[in-house]
Amino acid sequence: SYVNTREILDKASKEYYGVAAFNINNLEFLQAILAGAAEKKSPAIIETSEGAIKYAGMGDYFKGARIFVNMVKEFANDLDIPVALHLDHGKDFNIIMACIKAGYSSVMIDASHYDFEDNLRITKDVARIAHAAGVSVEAELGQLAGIEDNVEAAENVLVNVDQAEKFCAESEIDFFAPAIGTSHGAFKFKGEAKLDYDRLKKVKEITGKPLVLHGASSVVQEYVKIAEEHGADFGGSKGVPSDVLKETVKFGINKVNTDTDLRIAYIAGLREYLDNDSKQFDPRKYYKVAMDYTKQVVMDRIDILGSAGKI
Ligand SMILES: O=C(COP(=O)(O)O)N(O)CCCOP(=O)(O)O
Ligand SMILES: [Zn+2]
Repeated sequence: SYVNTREILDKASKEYYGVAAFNINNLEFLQAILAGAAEKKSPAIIETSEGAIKYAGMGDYFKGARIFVNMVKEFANDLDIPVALHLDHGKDFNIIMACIKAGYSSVMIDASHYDFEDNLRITKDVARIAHAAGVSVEAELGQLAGIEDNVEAAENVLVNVDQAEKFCAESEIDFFAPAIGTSHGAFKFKGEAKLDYDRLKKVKEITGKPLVLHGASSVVQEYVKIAEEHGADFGGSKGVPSDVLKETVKFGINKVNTDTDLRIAYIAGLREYLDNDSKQFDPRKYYKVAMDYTKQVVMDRIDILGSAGKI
């Protein structure tokens, strides 16, 4: 069934397990994600960035938002698991409104690149409007290093715990993303993967809200290897190790943003297939291994986060 994201995350927050939020840009990733989540009897949060919405709508983001709502609802209505659709890293007010109008379960207002007062003001505005339309809201404090959309954040800015308290109290958001040392993409750490558990524990204690981990992909080396055996160059790639991920769930992370892991599994399967079958040109065939590997990563992630059977 198609649900509001709060329904999934309030339960996860109460029972201290994680629910992966999987990014999609097309039909094939959605099919692989829902097949994996259904097999694991796990709730599923599907999320799309502004880039994904522009991509699907060929530049028309109202169309893109409607395409994703219709695709997700078509599948969700026939599934026994709760499925939500979330706007990831909403920065453009018009795209946020397009998603609310199209029927998204929740939206992220990402004003984390503004100073605290502006972030709070913008977030309050969006929360008021989204809630009036029955849509739940995510917001972020602190910054992840690396390219976030087209905004280059030089280095990590970790969440300030006192600011988090004021932010969550005054902005009325439903779930909160504290930056604790992760970054987007496949090259998250030069050395050891260290996250600030202490800040995370304090933020959970003070806000009591469902929390979100951005940049949470583990960059599974099994699929990196397959991709590299078939021509990819992902040297130096490193993600959040699964034991570290489990620690963050133990300390209160409930929504676990996962995009890179799906992308690597998919490209590994696609490269492997194309190397092994020079005669094939049916996309229902040459995407199959890519989708199988992506489904496998989805199911492994669900096992690590503990959301299997939580429906
Ligand atoms: O936190 C994450 C994913 O983190 P990951 O890279 O560790 O999977 N996300 O919000 C996904 C961001 C995807 O944005 P874009 O479509 O512009 O590339
Ligand atoms: Zn993110």
